[in-house]
Amino acid sequence: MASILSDASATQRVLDMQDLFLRFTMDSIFKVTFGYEIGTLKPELPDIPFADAFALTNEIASSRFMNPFWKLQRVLNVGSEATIAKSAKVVDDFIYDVMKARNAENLQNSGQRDLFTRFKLLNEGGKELTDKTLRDTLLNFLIAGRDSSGLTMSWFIYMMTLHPHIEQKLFEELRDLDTENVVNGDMSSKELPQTGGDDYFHERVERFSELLTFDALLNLQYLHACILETLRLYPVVPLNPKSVAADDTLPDGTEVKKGEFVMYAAYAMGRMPSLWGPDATEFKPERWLVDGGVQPESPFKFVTFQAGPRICIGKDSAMLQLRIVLATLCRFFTFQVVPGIDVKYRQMSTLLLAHPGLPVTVAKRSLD
Ligand code: HEM
Repeated sequence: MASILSDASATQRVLDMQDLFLRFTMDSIFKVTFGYEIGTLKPELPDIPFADAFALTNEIASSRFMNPFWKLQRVLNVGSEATIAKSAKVVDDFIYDVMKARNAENLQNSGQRDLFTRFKLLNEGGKELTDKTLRDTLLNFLIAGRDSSGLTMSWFIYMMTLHPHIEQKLFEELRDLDTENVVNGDMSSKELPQTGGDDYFHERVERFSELLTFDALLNLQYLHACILETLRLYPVVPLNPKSVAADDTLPDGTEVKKGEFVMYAAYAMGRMPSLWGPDATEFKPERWLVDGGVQPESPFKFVTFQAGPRICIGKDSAMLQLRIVLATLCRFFTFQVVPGIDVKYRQMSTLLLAHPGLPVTVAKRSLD
């Protein structure tokens, strides 16, 4: 990712950050789930039929909520249902091929820690998961872990472009960490390439990313506050519907009947003055900070990850990934939305940036 941005900065090439982030999170979640490098973020940004079919299948599946005729279309195999049948087959064929290749490996001694290997080994000697169950379980992680993080990263960068003083303050936090360790600390004793060139820049990015240990990331409180503030205003699951399994009474006395839908709207809740104060719609990372440290909110108020027993299972890994990626990018680059582009949201089951995504030009930050 850093090399693509660095090349684009030299030529002032416009990049769609949403596309880049979704490629990045696809590669990373695919590796975590199936233990396989899919490579959508290679420098030439290849079109990978599986990745395209995966995105299309997700999109059509989400649009079923708004299409009362989808079941009829499916029976007749016409329109978007004919398309989804084809794209889902591309997804299935690819996943089964990957699983076949992985099944042929000696997983017991592979030392791999991806979810495919873990699920397989978990069931060794017991009742094995069928390939279909394993496919469904792992695809669930892929669906839950790709758009969510990729879109949050996109909204975060958009927020930085709108609030240069916040971008600068974040940069200073990151630069201090860099200066303390890479420039003045132990890491400076290793020889760096000649200053100024691409090699020097890439080595500095590399060294900075090595600094981002779990503990170091926890100390980046302003970064954390900026991420939480993005998640508050742009929750990637903006509406979360649940169907009622049995007649019940909610804590406030509202009666719900079996078969009805109950929905909470994280997007609206993140903007309610009654919850967040009169400046609820403003992007203000400071609202999370008390004496320079992030003050956590109840998950029943900050509902972006849901709350209670169904809280997002990937929350901690998502927060870690967001911190690593955004710290690196905001230390070394600054972003500007292409003038004249009106960034809007588009709501499918997730909160996307509408076409043309997030087109930006990017410039390198000073390394001093
Ligand atoms: C910014 C990032 C993320 C946000 C805002 C987010 C949010 C959510 C929300 C709101 C739910 C719905 C819970 C429910 O209503 O049942 C959920 C479920 C889930 N999330 Fe996340 N998530 C994020 C990242 C991730 C990542 C990176 C992973 C995987 C490593 C992941 C894995 C899951 C899984 C497996 C579920 C359960 C799906 C199910 O019940 O079928 N999430 N997430």
